[in-house]
Amino acid sequence: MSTKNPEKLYTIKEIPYKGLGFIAARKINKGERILSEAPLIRVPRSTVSKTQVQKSISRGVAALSEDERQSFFALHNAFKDKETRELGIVHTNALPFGSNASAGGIFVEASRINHACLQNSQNTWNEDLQQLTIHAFREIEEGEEITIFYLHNRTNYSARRQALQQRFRFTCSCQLCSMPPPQRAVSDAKLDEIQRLDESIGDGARMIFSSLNALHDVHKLLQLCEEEGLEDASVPRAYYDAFQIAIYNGDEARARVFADRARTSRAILEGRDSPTVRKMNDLARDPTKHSSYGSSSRWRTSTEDIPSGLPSEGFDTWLWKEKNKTPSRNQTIGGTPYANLRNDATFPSFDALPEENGLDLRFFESDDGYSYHPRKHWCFLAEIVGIEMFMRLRLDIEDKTKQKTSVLFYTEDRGRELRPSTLKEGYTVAIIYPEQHGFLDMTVGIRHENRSLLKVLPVTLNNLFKLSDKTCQTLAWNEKGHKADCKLLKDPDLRMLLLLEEEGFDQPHHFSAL
Ligand SMILES: C[S@@+](CC[C@H](N)C(=O)[O-])C[C@H]1O[C@@H](n2cnc3c(N)ncnc32)[C@H](O)[C@@H]1O
Repeated sequence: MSTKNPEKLYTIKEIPYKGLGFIAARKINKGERILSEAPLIRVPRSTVSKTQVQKSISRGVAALSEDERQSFFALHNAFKDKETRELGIVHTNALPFGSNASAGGIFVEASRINHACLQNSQNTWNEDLQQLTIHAFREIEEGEEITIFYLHNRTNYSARRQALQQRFRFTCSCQLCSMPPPQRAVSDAKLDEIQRLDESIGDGARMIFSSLNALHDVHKLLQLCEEEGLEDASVPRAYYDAFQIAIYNGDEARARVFADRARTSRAILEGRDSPTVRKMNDLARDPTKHSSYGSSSRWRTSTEDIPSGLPSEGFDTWLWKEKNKTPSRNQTIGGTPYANLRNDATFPSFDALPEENGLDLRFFESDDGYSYHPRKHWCFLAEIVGIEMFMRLRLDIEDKTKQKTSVLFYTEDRGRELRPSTLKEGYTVAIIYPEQHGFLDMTVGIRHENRSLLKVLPVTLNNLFKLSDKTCQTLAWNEKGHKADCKLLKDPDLRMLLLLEEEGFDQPHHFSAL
């Protein structure tokens, strides 16, 4: 049997070992709508009783025209042992109205699309159109089979095989299932990891209390999806998860980027007229419309903080709040290793600082299980972007990841210990052993109490970094224009920073001069 309609993007043809299936009638582009179809009958899903389902199906079939009835009974029936033929056809062919929908439908055409474990198209119920849409999410060559994914979860080979046999009564003969076992094992390991990450991202409490780890899990999941060639609904869902993590923490900049990526990837799968895409459009325009915005201001940014002009790797490091891969030590001219001030282990960004009331084992350790002491030295570096003196000194600062925060002076002199001439926007503050502090006004910053743990260096953050860079270090010693830097390098406090040990902790360091 073969039906060909010239204006259609597909023909329905016999396919070896699969019965009928969809074959691309021409090259189909990524994001192109292959089909939009109303259901022949609607069927309630598992939530209602078997008798109710049976009655509802019989009513639906009875209401069909003669032609429609013929189409219905022509559909494949893999469950000939069911109580009625109608029920067998419904079990074989129903497509859900959404991933968690309690209903589905039987379609004259779409019910002919076969399954593949690495499918090339997405089926979606469009609530506005009241139709099922099929979109290609990657380029499909003329003559290639158009496939969708029948299962809810993406699992390894044996779990998939079992689920397809149980639920649909067929042994999948798709490309992924036909891979040689050693290659399949590699793919299985990735799929298992994707599933593990998916479950852990879905844990709401972790998203709130361990936001950074949850965000890193989303990034890992997306990287694995890319490696596996999975461009299905997992992609927009992951970007939406990242959006929720960012907006929960008041991070409008990242939330906007994630919302934008969620809407772009979803539009490929569902078309621009999808109600979900429209909702994502609104959130990308104004991320603060999301109900959890303002729950925390830990990562607070505005949409103006989206960095521009960064190469894509640098942008990704910013977006996913990843550590940069800078080695922790360089060589000095004399051969003494000294700290690279860009390294995250000794010079963490604000987000990576320990939280005051949490016990962060990256920074603290215990010998007896009761009392904890620092396990290493760390120093926070950030550039001054605002200075305010009202009751106490407040410095607004920006760290190397462009994260803005504030340091409030709770020293005896409330900040007056610093001479006004040493305070300037563009200078860098160095604070040893700081922690993130939640202030009463719900903002998070640094509460600075011990005057000998903070120093303002008369240099921009960028120039300070350059100074710890081998080439610039050489220049700093040899070239004329670097005189000021040379002077700075003679400051014993800066040299102390450059020589901060990476590991181990004997005694706390202090700055010798303010
Ligand atoms: C919804 S129907 C799809 C259309 C069907 N091939 C037909 O002839 O009407 C589902 C049935 O198609 C077959 N099928 C779908 N995907 C398959 C696959 N990857 N490998 C083998 N058979 C498949 C199975 O018989 C399954 O029960």
